[in-house]
Order: sequence, then structure tokens, then C-alpha cells
Amino acid sequence: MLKLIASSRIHRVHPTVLRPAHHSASPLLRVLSSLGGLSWRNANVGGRYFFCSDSSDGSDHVVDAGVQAAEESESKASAIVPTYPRPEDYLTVLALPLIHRPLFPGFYMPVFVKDPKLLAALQESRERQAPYAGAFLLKDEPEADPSVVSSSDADKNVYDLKGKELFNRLHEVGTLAQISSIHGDQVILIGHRRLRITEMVSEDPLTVKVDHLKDKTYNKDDDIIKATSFEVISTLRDVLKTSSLWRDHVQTYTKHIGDFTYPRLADFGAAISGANKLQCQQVLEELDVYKRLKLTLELVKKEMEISKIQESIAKAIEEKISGEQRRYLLNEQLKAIKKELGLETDDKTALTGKFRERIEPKREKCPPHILQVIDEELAKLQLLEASSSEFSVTRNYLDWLTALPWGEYSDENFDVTRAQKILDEDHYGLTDVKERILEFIAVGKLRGTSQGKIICLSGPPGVGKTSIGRSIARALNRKFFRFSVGGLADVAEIKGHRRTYIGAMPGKIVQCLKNVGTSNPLVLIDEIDKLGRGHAGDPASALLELLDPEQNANFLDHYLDVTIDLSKVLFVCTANVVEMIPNPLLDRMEVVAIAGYITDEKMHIARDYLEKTTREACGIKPEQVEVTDAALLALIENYCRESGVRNLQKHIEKIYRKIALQLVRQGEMIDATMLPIKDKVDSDELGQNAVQNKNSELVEGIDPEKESETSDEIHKVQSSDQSQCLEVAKESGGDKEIETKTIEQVLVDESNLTDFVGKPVFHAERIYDQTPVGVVMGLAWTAMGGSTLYIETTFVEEGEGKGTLHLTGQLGDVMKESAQIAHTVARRILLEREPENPFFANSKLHLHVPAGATPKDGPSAGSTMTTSLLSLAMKKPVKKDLAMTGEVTLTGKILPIGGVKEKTIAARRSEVKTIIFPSANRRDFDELAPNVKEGLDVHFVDDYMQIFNLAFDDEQSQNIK
Ligand SMILES: Nc1ncnc2c1ncn2[C@@H]1O[C@H](COP(=O)(O)OP(=O)(O)OP(=O)(O)O)[C@@H](O)[C@H]1O
Repeated sequence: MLKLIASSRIHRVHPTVLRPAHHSASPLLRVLSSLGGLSWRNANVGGRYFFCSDSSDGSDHVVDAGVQAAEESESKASAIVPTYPRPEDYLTVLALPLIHRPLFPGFYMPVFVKDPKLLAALQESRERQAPYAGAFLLKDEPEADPSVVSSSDADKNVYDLKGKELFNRLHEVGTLAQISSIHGDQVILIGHRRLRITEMVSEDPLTVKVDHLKDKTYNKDDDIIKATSFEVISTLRDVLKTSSLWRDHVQTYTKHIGDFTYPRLADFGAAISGANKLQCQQVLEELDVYKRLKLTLELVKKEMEISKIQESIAKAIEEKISGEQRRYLLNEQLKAIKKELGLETDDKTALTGKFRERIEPKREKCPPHILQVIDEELAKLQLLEASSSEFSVTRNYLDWLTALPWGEYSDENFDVTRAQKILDEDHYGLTDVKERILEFIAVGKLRGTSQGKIICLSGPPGVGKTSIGRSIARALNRKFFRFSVGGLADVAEIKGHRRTYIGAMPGKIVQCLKNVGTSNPLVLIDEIDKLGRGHAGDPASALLELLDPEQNANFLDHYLDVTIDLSKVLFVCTANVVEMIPNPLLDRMEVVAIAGYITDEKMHIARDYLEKTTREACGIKPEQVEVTDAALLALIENYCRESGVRNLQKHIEKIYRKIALQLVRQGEMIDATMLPIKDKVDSDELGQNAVQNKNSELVEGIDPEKESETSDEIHKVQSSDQSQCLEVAKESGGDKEIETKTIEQVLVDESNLTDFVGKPVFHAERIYDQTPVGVVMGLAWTAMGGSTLYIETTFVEEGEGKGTLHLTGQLGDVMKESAQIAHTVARRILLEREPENPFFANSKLHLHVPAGATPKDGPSAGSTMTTSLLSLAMKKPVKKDLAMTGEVTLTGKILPIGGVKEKTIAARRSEVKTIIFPSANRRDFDELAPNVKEGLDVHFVDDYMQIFNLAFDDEQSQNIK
């Protein structure tokens, strides 16, 4: 091809556009050309890395001669052909380092020469009409990773290389490159033939002596070479189908290559592949044509794999984009169509319309300041961009504002008789509590409104505080909302977050109003005594603002940012321990104490309330089960002795679940064994007689084997006297077909109670039948209700002046002080009674309060401790079934205590017959229901000597009542 360029002498070698000089008819080229679908006329390779020029195997004419001649012919219009040295004559050349890839013969490459000396030398040599240089690939620095693309910094270092250092870094084999043109520091090189460096001639610029390399001779007709080259071509063809980039390379190459020889094919493949520089250098250095073809084949195969991956990536991305675009377009079209048909307005208008629709019916009742804010926000919404975050904040805000029940109230019912009926319907007993609630309703009726009071129901767990709250709401015809503040530490839970926070929400009370849809619900604030300590703000103060009737008419929620009137809301709180309620809150409350239930009350609650609801919840009919009184009593006394009834409820549920399972199993067995009995029977035959008849029929119908499979429990029930069979008659079609089904009635008695609830888990509080010397029963109050406790004192050792008292049983400071006081009081009394008895002075004593794991505190055990010490000193046990409570002073006065009802109930539970209370508590005791006081011998005392007489001397005690 060079030959042709030279001979035509009219073509100028241009760095970007190379024109074909020869249309080769090589079969290989035709294959590639046809695949590329190319035409040389539009071949533009501007800016591409690879360019094609001619190269020779040694017999070519010199291309620069042609170029020069052409230039001359243009300028001088002369056709004189000078004799110029041929490429193979250049045995000493300037060495040009190539950083990124080697230059292959037949391709051209632009390089940037940063070294001014080298650039000048190249320029000079070009001007001297010897425009050749040797282009050699630079070796990587020994430690550099060839796979890592060198940064510009590294390039800079390479440009600094000079002389010997540069010489050592050059690969030995390179390419004789024609300097096609120089623009600034850009030099365009055209590869010609392979060279090998033999020695360095001069250092700056680096000049080297070179040998010109020739390919090893090969047989053109060798089948293996042919086959390999065909494989290279076919692979190239495959790549061409997918890669447009390659198509351009081929286009350029085919335009300028003459004969497609095997070595040239190998160079072509390697040069246009994306292989790394070392792999390319390997191909350049290979002089064996077959081996070179093989190396190239590897590279193009790899290229094909890459192009396949490239194609699949492109396809996947294209599919994704087009799918999304399609969906977007369709959505937009849908919107446009809907809008056109008047089915839907745009988002903003639709939203505004929705909010206006919501607020319109409430407009009359809605406070003007709220209306103003809503209107302002609606106007603002119109101006905001629908995708902005401000828009969604405003939308949510409007959603809340318009959803609240402004001015909506449920009609309050102040009918006291109805209220009484509802309260009795839901709860047994609690007479005093119900009375207080009825009083409250009566006041509401006279005033026309029930606001202004906060009721606080206090008592141990499971006594029905929450459910009473629900009943009050029902009685007053108010909506009910409950929220627990146990452990609540964040003020935002009550007062809401400011709207500026992401995910901001109004507080619980605003959520409540939205939820119930009226502005006068009954809000039950549960566990107010367990309010957490706030880390940001004080929840108690926030609750105060919410509950205080003086303040809550203008309650400000941080989210809503407009005042709301909560004065119509009725607040009911519940607490286990009133003392734990923050004082400012307690101050505003009307405390209604629910002390707990005695056995009798629990029996009624279990029978009339818990059993009924549980039976219904389990889907069991009343006739299918019988729980005897004895069973219930055993359940209450041995399993559920605590003050509340929640545990009792759980046990009843357990029993009923077991019964349900029994019935279902039984029913399945009967279904499987029962034969339908066809008989025409009048419905009035299905009386008591029929029960017996059909029962005997049924027994006949049951397969004896199957019958034997029934569970032991069922046998037990069946064999009991009270087991019955009931019949269900069913009519079907024209004939009266009677299906007889037996429904066993499950009996729960004291004897089989353990089958349902297991062994009793509760150990009696009473550990002594008759208290020994030094042991006295006291009465205590806990958050779980009342309980009995023993004070035990024993003698440890005796010795002159050894009179000390050792205390154990996790006693608090107050209780420890009480014990010291008791010790002193007992010593004084003994001195008065038995002056010569040196017991307290010389005895080391140990006082213990059992249930050592439970912390105890308070002064109310003072009288019990004194009695216990005196009992030990006098070696005289106290009266049987006696319990006492009362704080004792140093002078022996008995001061009042708390929790009289709880303590009385606990005493009854422990079968105490005689109780001693401080005189000051007489009023509390008198207020108790008669059934609580029933059968108890209660004494009220104000001086310890009265207790002494009651505990140790029967005769005198009769007088103190
Ligand atoms: N006097 C009663 N009559 C009928 N059922 C009752 C009575 N007292 C309590 N109950 C029932 O006992 C169960 C437990 O009551 P509730 O949950 O109201 O207890 P609580 O006092 O609120 O307990 P806590 O302090 O643990 O919240 C409820 O199902 C309730 O109906």
C-alpha cells in the first residue's frame, strides 16, 4: 500500500483522514468489509487512537518520500523524485518512549512529547528529511501493578526519565515510527516495522542503535496457520456484529490495507483489541507468525466475551429505562384523560377540595381562630410545589386540623338511675365507689356539665379500676379513650412534636380526639403513679397542663400550634399507690380508693361476671358446664388470694379452655360413632322422658371399642351422678329426622379442680396455727393490697449488760427505728410489771420479719414488735388468732396507720378472729361494708398497755372495744 501511496504522489498523509490508495480484493478483507457495511467515502477516523498507514515487510518504498514529494508537488508543481534513505537504512534512531501501548506496524498513534530536547530533535530530524524514530513501550516500574491505570503523576515521572535510566526502562522490541506531523508537543507517529535495541548511542535525547526485525518465514498454505487466521477473522466478525467501536477500526483499516497477510492480520487483531499493554507487547515481540496469530486469537476471543457482557448490560439498562419511561408516559396520559373527562382534578386541587369538604360541615361550630389557620394553610398549599417537603408538612398539618372534632359533642346523659344500672351491670360490689360516681353525675346534672373534676381510682392491681372507668364513660354516654402513662418520659408524647421535625406527630390527647370523634370523651390516664422522669422536660408538668381545669381550656399542642379546648373532656386516672403521684397532680384529683375484695365478693364476681364473660368468650353454653360453689371457693382460697380478681379471671379462663377442649373431643367422638336415628317423633316428646330413652339408644349406637378410647376425664364425668345427656332435635326435609347428639355436662368440683388448674400455687400467709412465744402476727399494706406478716423474736445469748437487739428481714430505716422504740417500750413495761426481771438488760435478742426477700418499711409494726419482745421476755404466747397494727411511741401511745380496709381483708383471709387497730382508725373501720367487718372481734386502742392486756390477759381484754 505504501507503494501505491508513493507512486500516486498526490495524497497527503493526514493525521486524521487517511485515504485508501488501493481497493484490495483480498477475500479476508472482503469478509470484514462486508460485515462492517462500510464505504471509504465516509470513513472519518478523526480523534481515534488507531490509525492505519502502510507498513512494509522490508520491500516497501518509503512513505515519507511520497509525502514529501506530494508536498513538493503541491508547492512547486514539480515531479522530481529525490533519492531518500529507505526505512531499513535507519540503524540509529531517536528513542521515543510510549507509555500506554506499543505501536503496531500499519497503525498510527498520536503521542505527547514533554521533553523539549527530544521534541526539538524530532523536529530537526523531520526537517532533515529523516522523519523516523524508534517507538518503544516503557516498562512499568518494578513494584507497580500493571493492571492499575497510571495516574497523571506517574506520567509526569515518566517524562522526567532521561539517558540511561530511560534506556533501562524501555522494552527492547519496538517499532520504527515515521514522524508524520508535529503540532506543538503532539507528534503523530506511523508504525512501520519491528526493531530491536542493540545499544545506546547518546543520552540526551536518547539515541539508540537498532536491528530491523523480520518475521520468521512461514508457509502461506499451512493449514494450521490458515485455520487459526480464519478463526481470528470469524471471531472478529462476531465482535463486529455487536461492537460499533470495532466497526470503526475495521472501517479505517480496510480502507488502507492492501493485501491482508497473516502477520498483518495478527497485528490488526492485537492492535484493536482492548488487551493490556504487556499482552500487546508480547504480540509485537513475537516473530513466529503462527504463534503471533494464536496470541491474537486469545485476545480477540476475550474481546468477544467483553462485548457480549457489554451488550447484555446495555440491553438491561435500556429495558429498565424504557419500562420506566413507558410507565411515566402512561401515567401522565391517564391523568390527562381523567382531567379531560372531569373525573379528577390535579393533586393540589383535589387535596384542597378534600380538606374544604371536611371542614365545611364543622364551619359553624369551629372556633374562628382555627378556621383562620385552616384557610391560611389551604392558601399556602396552593402556592407550594407538590414535590417539596414543605408541601407534605402542610398537607399533614391540614389533615390533622380538619380531622379533629371541632365543636362535636356526644349528648351527655345524667340519668342517675340508668348510670346505677350500668355500673351494677358491669361490676359487683364497690358500693362506695359507685356511690361516689353517682354523686359526681348528680352534681353534673344540677350544673348541666360534668367537667372540672379529675377522678383518680386507686387500688391494687386487678380490682377493676380500668373497667370502672369504661363503665363511667358508658353511664355518661361519653366516648372512651385510654392511654397509659406508665414509664412515659417524653413530654412530646403528651404535647406533641414541633412540626419542623421529620415525622412529627401531635400528642396523645389530640390523637385521642381524632380517634373518638367527639370533643367530650372520657379519657382514662392509666398508671399515673408510674409516670417516668423526663429527660427533656417534665411529663408531670405537661400532664398538669392537660388535666388542670384552669389551664386546659387553652391547651396548646406543639404540633397543632393552635389552642384547643379540653375543658369538656372528663379525665379519670388510675394508680396503684397514691403516694407516688406527683403532689401538684394529686392536689387536683378526687381520689376514690378501691381496696380489694374479700372471698365473698370474689365469689360473686367470679360467678356473676367473670364466669359469664369467659363462658361466652369460649363459646360454651351454660348447660354444658357446671362449676360448683365449692370449686370456686377452693379456687379463690387456694389459688387466687390476692386483692384483685385478675388472677381469678385467668384461672377461670384456664378452666373454661380445658372444658372447651373436652367438649370438642367428646363431640368429635360422638359424631364419629353416632348413627342417625330416623323416627317420627312429635316435638313435645322431647321432654325429660325422651332424654332417658334416647340416651339408652345412644349407648347402643356407640362402638364399644371406640367408647373405650374416651379420655379418663370424660369417664370421670360420665360416671359421676351429675352427668347428664341432653338431646338436640333437628328437623330435616319432609320427614322429621331426629339426630341425637349428647352434650356432656362437664362438672368442675373441688375434687377435680386440680385437673383444670394444677396444684395450688399459693402458700398460705398463715405459717403458725398457734403462734409460739416471741411470735406475733402483724398487718401490712402493700401496693398489691393488704397482707399479714409475722414478727419473730428469739433469744440469742445472756450476759451481764449484753442487752442488744439484732434485726433482719430487709427492714427499712423507719422500721428499724420502730424496732428500737419497741425494744425500749417493752423494757420499760417489763420493768413495771416484773421489776426484778433483768431479761432485756442482759439478753442479746434477734428480731426477724419473715419473707426475708421482700423489703419492708413503715412504722405500723411498732405495736406488733413490742408485743413480740414482751411475749419472749415473759415466755408467754399471745392469744390465738390475733393480729394487730399500729405505730407505737416511746411513751407507749398508739398512732393511726393507713390501709385499714386492705388490712382487714388480709386478716380475714388469714382467718384472724381478733384485730387490734389504733383508736384513730375507728372511723375508717366503721366505713367498711358490713360483709367485710362480719365475724371479726375488733379492738381500738390508744395506749400500748391496752394491747398488752388484750394479747396476754383474756379477762381484761373484754372491756376494751
Ligand atoms: N367488681 C367487679 N365486678 C366485676 N368484674 C370485675 C370487678 N372488679 C374487677 N373486675 C374484672 O377484673 C378484670 C381486671 O380489672 P381491671 O383491668 O379493670 O383492673 P385494674 O384495677 O385496672 O388493674 P391494673 O391496676 O393492673 O390496671 C376486668 O376484667 C374486670 O372486669
